[in-house]
Amino acid sequence: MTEVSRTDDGFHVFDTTLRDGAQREGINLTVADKLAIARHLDEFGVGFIEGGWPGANPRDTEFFARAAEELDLRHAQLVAFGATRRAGGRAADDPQLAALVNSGAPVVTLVAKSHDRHVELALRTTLDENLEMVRDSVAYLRERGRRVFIDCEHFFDGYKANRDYALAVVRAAHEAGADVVVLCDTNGGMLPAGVRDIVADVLAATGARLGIHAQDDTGCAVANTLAAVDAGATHVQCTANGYGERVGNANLFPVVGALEIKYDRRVLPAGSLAEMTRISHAIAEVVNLTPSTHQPYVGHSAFAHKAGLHASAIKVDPDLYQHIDPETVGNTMRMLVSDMAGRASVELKGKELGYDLSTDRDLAGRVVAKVKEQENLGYTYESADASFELLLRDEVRGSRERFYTLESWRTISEQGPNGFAGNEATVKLWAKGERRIATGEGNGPVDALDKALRTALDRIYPQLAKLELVDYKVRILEGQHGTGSKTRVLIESTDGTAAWSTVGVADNVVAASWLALEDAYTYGLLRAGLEPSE
Ligand SMILES: CC(=O)SCCNC(=O)CCNC(=O)[C@H](O)C(C)(C)COP(=O)(O)OP(=O)(O)OC[C@H]1O[C@@H](n2cnc3c(N)ncnc32)[C@H](O)[C@@H]1OP(=O)(O)O
Ligand SMILES: CC(=O)C(=O)O
Repeated sequence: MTEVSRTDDGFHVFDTTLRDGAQREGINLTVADKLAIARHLDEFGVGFIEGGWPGANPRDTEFFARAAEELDLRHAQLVAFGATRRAGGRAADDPQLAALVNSGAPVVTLVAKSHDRHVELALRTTLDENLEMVRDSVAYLRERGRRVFIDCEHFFDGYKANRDYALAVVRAAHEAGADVVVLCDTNGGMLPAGVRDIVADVLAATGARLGIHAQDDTGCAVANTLAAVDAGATHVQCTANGYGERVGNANLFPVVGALEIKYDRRVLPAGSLAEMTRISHAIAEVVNLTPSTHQPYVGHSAFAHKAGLHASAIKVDPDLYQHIDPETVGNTMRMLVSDMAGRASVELKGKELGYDLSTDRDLAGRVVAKVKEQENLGYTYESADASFELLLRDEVRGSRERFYTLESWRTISEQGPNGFAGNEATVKLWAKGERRIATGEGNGPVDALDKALRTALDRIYPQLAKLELVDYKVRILEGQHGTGSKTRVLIESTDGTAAWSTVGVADNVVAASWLALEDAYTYGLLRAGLEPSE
């Protein structure tokens, strides 16, 4: 066996969001998107960023060309991905391998077959020729100064079918100079115990440096990745937010969260872990997917507590119901108030909002009772913080704070002979001693109502000019009653610096919307520092 020089640069966090992540249905990245994600990943501190497959499509080829000019990576090395040479050819004549060299990336990952059946059926070649394809391709890239990692596709299934052959592929890659041999669970069917046993056996049998690439088809990709690390793998391939082919890949954030926090292993630059939530959401923004609220560590709900019993313990010590301090990963603890709340939930939520309820047990009890009564009518306060705060203020003061007194509102939907014609609303109210009547026209009755209310109030409260309704959700409750069911409306509003949500429930959608609108306006005017006038 020839002696091959190797680089031992510690544990590898290898990100493949731009290659395997981009294989997820619904993701379609531009070159500019890929560059933006690469910057986020580099800032986070991963060691390797697999940028794509140069030569496979113009976008990936352009990415590597622009990356060389525009990316100033501080932590990561750029990796080009491709396959071993074609069967029956020579690496030196393979245009695909030439494209990998021409990409300028210092590191290349080559995907190689390691399952005998795949060699025979998919490559339509012999087992020996596949080994030769691995050796020839690795040697070709090594001679051109590239560092090589080998992704052994379908490794675990191949190992179960023909252990000797799967190990022969690992040895061929290792002996030809691949720095890391990555064992891939390509179909994602493995479970952690099997991964651990096989990785341990491959390590003992070959002595090669091993990596893990786990697809998430059993929902075990993160666990499988950690099982491989337990067995001695020192290179983990992951994608941001778990994006990837079919159901996805091992999610980078829980993997590094576990390595840093649970394994106490430094795999990121100092300080990066606290940026994890921000980076995860920033990447979701670039790929144009809403961040999953329930993602471990970084999800909006990852440290959100709903059950009253949890809150009562958290009041004493947050560690009692949290596996880590959320700030470690840049996330925050949140209290949810709902009909599962108790006094402690309300007290903690009040504290979050700036109200001290700790000295008034009765007040907290009254708020809990009111929340439960309202939720029984169809309200939901966990998604409507602003309405909850108004409810809390009502209980503290004994009455609702009002900026106007409503006389009436009305909406008209007109239907002309050629179809839909428009909506009109009229609002009559009293504010600061003045009677105001205003009309508004809109796309729908709620839009018209919003415009009428705004017109009625804008001279008296010019601060409303900044208030904007940014989201509107309707849910029909008790669906079995058909059109007679109750309607719940959630409205999200902003004044340009903060956003807040309000809720309304009524028998019809316009009345429910009116209630949510009233809360939105009241909260917005209180936020602007105005004193209620009525
Ligand atoms: C497990 C993974 O996710 S690996 C990453 C997979 N990613 C992608 O496939 C995305 C990018 N792929 C592409 O753009 C195209 O498939 C290309 C450009 C790579 C190839 O396109 P084409 O030349 O039209 O071939 P096609 O996609 O139909 O088939 C792939 C060919 O590569 C061969 N091949 C597959 N794996 C390997 C391998 N490890 N080594 C060498 N050849 C391989 C197949 O046998 C097939 O050969 P054939 O053309 O003689 O039938
Ligand atoms: C290489 C790769 O993406 C896989 O085997 O799943």
